[in-house]
Amino acid sequence: MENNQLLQIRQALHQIPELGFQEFKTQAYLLDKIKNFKQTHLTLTTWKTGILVKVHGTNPAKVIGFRTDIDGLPIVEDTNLPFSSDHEGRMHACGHDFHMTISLGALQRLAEQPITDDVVFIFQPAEEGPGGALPMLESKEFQAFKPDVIFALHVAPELPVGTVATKPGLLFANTSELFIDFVGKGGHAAYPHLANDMVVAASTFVTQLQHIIARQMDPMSSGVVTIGKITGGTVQNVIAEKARLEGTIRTGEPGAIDEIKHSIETLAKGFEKSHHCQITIDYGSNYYQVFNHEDFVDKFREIITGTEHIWKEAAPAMTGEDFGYFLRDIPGFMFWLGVESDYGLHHSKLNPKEDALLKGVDIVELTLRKLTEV
Ligand SMILES: CC(=O)N[C@@H](CCC[C@H](N)C(=O)O)C(=O)O
Repeated sequence: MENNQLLQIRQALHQIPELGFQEFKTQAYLLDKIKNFKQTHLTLTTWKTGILVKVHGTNPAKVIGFRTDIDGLPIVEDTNLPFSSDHEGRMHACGHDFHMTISLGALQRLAEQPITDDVVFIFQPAEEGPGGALPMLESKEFQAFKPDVIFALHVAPELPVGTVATKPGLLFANTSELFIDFVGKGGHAAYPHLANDMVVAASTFVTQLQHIIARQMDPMSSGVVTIGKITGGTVQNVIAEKARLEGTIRTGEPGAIDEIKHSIETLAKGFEKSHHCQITIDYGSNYYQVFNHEDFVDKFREIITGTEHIWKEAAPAMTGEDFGYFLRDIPGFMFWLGVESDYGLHHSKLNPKEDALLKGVDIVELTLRKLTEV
């Protein structure tokens, strides 16, 4: 695929970001592109809004999987790009438009020239939430295509184009979403003593949450609690009867997430008494850590070393990825792909460099061709 085709695809996908399990236009677009590839070696199936495409190998001994996430985020884009999102309040702010384009580019090359082994291209919905990996992994459609080894990439805005970074073991954190609802007693702004103010309760709760990390968690362990959204109240001169916090918990160890949840629940019980309110906690979706298999990281390092691409040893990050569920079941690895942007992942001004697209296709194709020799 020519570079200008990659740009066209990326820009078209960038305009149609959709939330998890609503990726209908995205799925239709991907299917349309795949139908135009050479079909001789391809078998395709869909699962919900996802797609699985097998490229049959010339003399297969195993199946290699490459997974791509396809959903966007509920963010208002602020890039001013001519191909900005057409979907109000939705943006590909996590680079999944890049991931899909790279995957299509590599799929097209493999369809033209298959490798010895079978290759499965996995287009997975709902990575940002509520989590498509686990139900996809358990589906009969996936089980029929199940790879013996799997890998995936994620764009890294802080790394230069041409760089790949990963590490053996823990790469991404364990995560849990966090939704906390407060219900108290509303009232007139002038009579706080006759009401139970949920804006005060919720905002105090936010600051107390940070004490769990700073003062209850083992400092040698690692954790993050971020509240990304606060809502509450109705108007400026009414004491709020309801408030809601929306956030996420991240830890470096799977068990630590339960300890943080326990501390949050204890804190909530105290708040119910001291702020005279009811608190309901919902943990939404939870992702298992991305834990890379050492042998495959070693192999990937060998593949990259000596090429034009730059290898970098990564540090573990508190980002989450439901690709961790695939790696819990199937050996493999995930890596960061440098895309250089002044603004990071989940920022409304994220603007990765498009010359990373061709690099990404080259790296994925090279990795597939070398993994077939293992
Ligand atoms: C790579 C990346 O940014 N992934 C997301 C995954 C979100 C999982 C879930 N919605 C949560 O917030 O816990 C991330 O925010 O790290």
